[in-house]
Amino acid sequence: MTLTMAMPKGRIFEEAVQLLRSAGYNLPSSFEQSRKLIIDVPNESLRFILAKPMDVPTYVEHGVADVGVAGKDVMLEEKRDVHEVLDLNISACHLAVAALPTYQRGELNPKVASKYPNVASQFFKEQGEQVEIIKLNGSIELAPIMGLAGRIVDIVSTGQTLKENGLVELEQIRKITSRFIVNPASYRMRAGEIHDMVERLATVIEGDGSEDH
Ligand SMILES: Nc1ncnc2c1ncn2[C@@H]1O[C@H](COP(=O)(O)OP(=O)(O)OP(=O)(O)O)[C@@H](O)[C@H]1O
Ligand SMILES: O=P(O)(O)OC[C@H]1O[C@H](OP(=O)(O)OP(=O)(O)O)[C@H](O)[C@@H]1O
Repeated sequence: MTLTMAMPKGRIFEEAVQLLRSAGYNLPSSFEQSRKLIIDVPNESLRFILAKPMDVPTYVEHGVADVGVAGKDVMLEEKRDVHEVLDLNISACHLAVAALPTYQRGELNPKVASKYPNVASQFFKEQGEQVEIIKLNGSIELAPIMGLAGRIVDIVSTGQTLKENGLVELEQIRKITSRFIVNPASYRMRAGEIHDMVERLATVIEGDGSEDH
């Protein structure tokens, strides 16, 4: 029976496809170029659905996909009812708080802009700081420059975006890698196939797997 896998379009996609290929899955060479959102690979009994990275856990939670690949950032933000079974150790980056170098704490209810409102609000709560979160969908670095918010919570990878926009990192919130996630019912009903996939992927994962959950 075909197993449905939700894949994030964009950055993670290529690395995830590469990992699957190294694990021995025979995926057609046209895979990466296609604009199709559903790609069947009958010889591997796999169906791929290509979703927005933030939506992958939603497809998996609802069971329309049995398994999927999602960034830990997305898992923390979305808090979906799925099993996170493997750290794939791909698409590494980190979540951080950043601001203009001139930023000074002190304001009452200071504003923080982020594409990750839940992560940001939990982080500042844990720090005992009351903030107002402003949800943005991208170009987060604009917010401090334009005076929309004093600080941002965003993904940092090379640090180039912060640097080119004159921002500095204040604190690292946590390291991020992509995870292999599984629908709880599929995990029970299709345990054999899913364990097989997890084992195949586990053998080709690079790094020491020391990332905490
Ligand atoms: N430099 C980076 N910036 C953003 N995400 C990164 C970076 N490096 C790795 N990632 C990972 O890639 C995922 C985001 O992928 P991508 O940037 O393609 O999508 P997106 O920006 O969330 O989507 P979209 O811009 O289409 O709304 C994140 O969830 C994160 O885990
Ligand atoms: O540290 P860097 O290597 O520069 O990467 C980090 C940047 O990449 C992401 O933005 P993205 O390119 O996804 O655009 P967005 O602003 O539309 O989210 C992220 O939100 C940062 O802005």
